[in-house]
Amino acid sequence: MTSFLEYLSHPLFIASCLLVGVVVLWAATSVPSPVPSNLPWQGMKEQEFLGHFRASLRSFGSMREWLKDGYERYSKNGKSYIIPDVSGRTEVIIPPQKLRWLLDHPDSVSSVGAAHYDQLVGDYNFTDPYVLGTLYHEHVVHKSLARNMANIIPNIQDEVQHALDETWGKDTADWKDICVFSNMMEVVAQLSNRMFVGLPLCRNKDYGRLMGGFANSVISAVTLMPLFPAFIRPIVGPVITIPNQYYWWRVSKYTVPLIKEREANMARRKQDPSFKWEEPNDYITWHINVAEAEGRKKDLDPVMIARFLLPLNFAAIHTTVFTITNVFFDLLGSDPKDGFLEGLREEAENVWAESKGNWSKQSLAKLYRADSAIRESMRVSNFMTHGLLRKVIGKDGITDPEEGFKVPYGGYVATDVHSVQHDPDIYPDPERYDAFRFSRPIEEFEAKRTASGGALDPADEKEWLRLKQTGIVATGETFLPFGHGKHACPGRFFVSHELKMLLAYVVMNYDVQYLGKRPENQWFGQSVIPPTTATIKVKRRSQAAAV
Ligand code: HEM
Repeated sequence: MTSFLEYLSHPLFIASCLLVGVVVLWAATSVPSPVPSNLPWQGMKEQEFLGHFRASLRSFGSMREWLKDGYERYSKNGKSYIIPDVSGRTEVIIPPQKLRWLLDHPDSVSSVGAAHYDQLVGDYNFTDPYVLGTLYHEHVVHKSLARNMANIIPNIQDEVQHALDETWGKDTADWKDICVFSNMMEVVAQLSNRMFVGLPLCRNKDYGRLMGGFANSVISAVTLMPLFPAFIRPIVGPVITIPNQYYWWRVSKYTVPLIKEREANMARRKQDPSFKWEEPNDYITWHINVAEAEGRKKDLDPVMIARFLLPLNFAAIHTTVFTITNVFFDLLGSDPKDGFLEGLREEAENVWAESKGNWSKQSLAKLYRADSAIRESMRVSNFMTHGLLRKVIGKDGITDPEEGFKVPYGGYVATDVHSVQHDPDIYPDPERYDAFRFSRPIEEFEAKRTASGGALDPADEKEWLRLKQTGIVATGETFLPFGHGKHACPGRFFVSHELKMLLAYVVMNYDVQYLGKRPENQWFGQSVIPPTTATIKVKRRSQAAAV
């Protein structure tokens, strides 16, 4: 009897009971987010007991197959369908032709902010619900980043050199193994923070590690929260996000004093134009300027500005790390006979010499092959399979007159990015990484233009305009890694310059070995994650361009 009681009070038994209880509650209370009643479903089995719950769980392993089938059956024929997700969210997947319809709704009806708030657990993840509730950092980036791009290019060039020299080294004798994912976590955090907080903080390893830890805690909460039924989340949310609060507390020791000092210096400069101080061109300065011009008192509080740096780092770092990790593995996993690395090196060295060793918007725009190699990797190795997620917040819902469905208030709409970017009717041989897919026609066009002495007839002009729409930053119905429309990622202008400089630096200064076979990416529900432990072999070239 005693031993039975002991068994019942064993922590493992209690924990198992709690877990089973939570799962049962989740299953019993799990209801699909509101969806139109007249659209077909993917993944749901008719009359299945706890059907939505089980379909949500199945989506984790079946998303790839469901998307493929849904694209062939519905999207390719201009039709919409419904798909469950492991987060418990249920999405109406619209075909690419309907994106204009979705994007034409005002933000007060179909909202990207509300979708991200739910997806990223805005109530708890970013230390204060105000941060994702107002999204003031996004407003600042939209207003400031593109217009400051030309001026921050030299800073990023400097940071690329510093980060790669330090982590890849300058040894021209021996090959070095680099774990691409973890190295890029370090490098990209440094580059992004050169833009966010400037020198010297961007190079502070402890700060970089803390920001990385914060981002990982956000991902943990995003993964764990859907496991709990909605009514328990106010209790569980603050507990799960204790690590977020810890990282915030530590990171704020660096950022808050810096912001206070910046505000004081900017104020002093206003009072006294002779004050000798060089204003850093980074996010902190942009934020202060925009918030002052708009009279946003609360958003000028140094603690609040420091909080906004958290979602910015989150938005910038993992996305860019996944992207550049894929670029390396796609390039190095390609057939050496294609000569992609050598082609990139030839281009980078020519443009570098022409621009006398200083990158600018104009010279970076001439890196057609590098641009194409990155865009092609974003096409074939997209890590987000769904895109343009919107939450319907208009109380009357949104109605599609063509198919006659209505997504009710509280429903979600998205599109299948993966399948459209792998459609053979749009991209011939779609599973192949063809690094120069987009640059080849541009180079052919340039050659033709040179041969004709620069003269262009109207048809050529039109073709040139079309070709200009095939660069990294150009979004459209068939290229969606940055979204599309007015909420398309404003960071993409930075990313395109940053990654082109990084790739050019690598090919000009390092020999890198081809892999023979590309290590595979792994599907986890809606995400496709690049290899996180795979390594490459690099060696500093003795004829390096920058030393
Ligand atoms: C390769 C790297 C990146 C990828 C793939 C990426 C992708 C995306 C995507 C898919 C969206 C949502 C668009 C939509 O739903 O329509 C987005 C939004 C956003 N991204 Fe990025 N991003 C990247 C890097 C960055 C960087 C470096 C920054 C920082 C400056 C940034 C800042 C933002 C912001 C502020 C938004 C919200 C825009 C809005 O809702 O109006 N992103 N990004």
